[in-house]
Amino acid sequence: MNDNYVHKEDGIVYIDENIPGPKEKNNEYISLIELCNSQLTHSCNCGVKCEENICDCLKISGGVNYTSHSESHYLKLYKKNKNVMLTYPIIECSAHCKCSEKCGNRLVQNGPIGTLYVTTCKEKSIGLGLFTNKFIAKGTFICEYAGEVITKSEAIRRQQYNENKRKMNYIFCLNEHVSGGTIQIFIDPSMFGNIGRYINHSCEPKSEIIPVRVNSPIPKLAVFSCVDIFPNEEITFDYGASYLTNSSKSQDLNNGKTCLCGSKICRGYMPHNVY
Ligand SMILES: C[S@@+](CC[C@H](N)C(=O)[O-])C[C@H]1O[C@@H](n2cnc3c(N)ncnc32)[C@H](O)[C@@H]1O
Repeated sequence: MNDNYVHKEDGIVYIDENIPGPKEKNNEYISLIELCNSQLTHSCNCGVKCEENICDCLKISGGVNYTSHSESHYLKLYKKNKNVMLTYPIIECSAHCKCSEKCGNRLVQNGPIGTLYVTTCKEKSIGLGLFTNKFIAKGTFICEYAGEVITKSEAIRRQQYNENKRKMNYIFCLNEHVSGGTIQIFIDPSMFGNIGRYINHSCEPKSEIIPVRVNSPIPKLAVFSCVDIFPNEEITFDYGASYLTNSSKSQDLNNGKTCLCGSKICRGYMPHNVY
């Protein structure tokens, strides 16, 4: 992982990958740690290049995950020129595979792009935001949204604390709809996090979160641009993207916090996690 970013504020620990949250004395925590310590069982026996219908990792992912043009990799699904709807999980090749480290199915594991910077937003009450100093083409991997992987009880406790203290909320709830139900993963980069923790919400977002797995059942929350992003534009995602979270878009289920994204299609309120 090549990640040279640092936090400018004191009190936040920079981590380049998810870490397990603080110890709890309950079965929920034991299950979470078991999941954190387990590995995916698949691997491939490919040579240098992994190819569709041959590579065992790509077969699980339903085909080629990424396409490459010269030196850059793009999420293949964006070729369809619409927002991503995932049918298969995206699983990258890993250390257990026989293929080369340059096989083409390794992207998110290599770390964020190098053009990101953090600065105060024009709308000062939003606080800091994440920006790029160079053009980012649609479908490009930008960075991970990495933080502590916490239990649902801890997420509820932290969210209530943040609301009571009127603090910013960084908890991302990923809902993956699988046969037999929904799997929820809670990531909180408020105290331990990477550069992704500065991404603000927009009702007209420039990026989307796509779960990507690298040798672990716990997905990495990978941020991909969903439109072209120009130099000095802010990178945002929709905190309430319905296919990933159950954050409410309706006014009566929001937490009353006004959205300041400034878009013409702004919904007016910040999406609110309803676990
Ligand atoms: C994940 S943090 C984003 C980084 C944060 N702005 C900072 O300064 O560290 C999420 C918090 O940023 C603020 N925020 C993000 N998007 C916003 C928006 N569109 N309107 C108002 N506040 C926003 C809210 O306080 C929210 O709880």
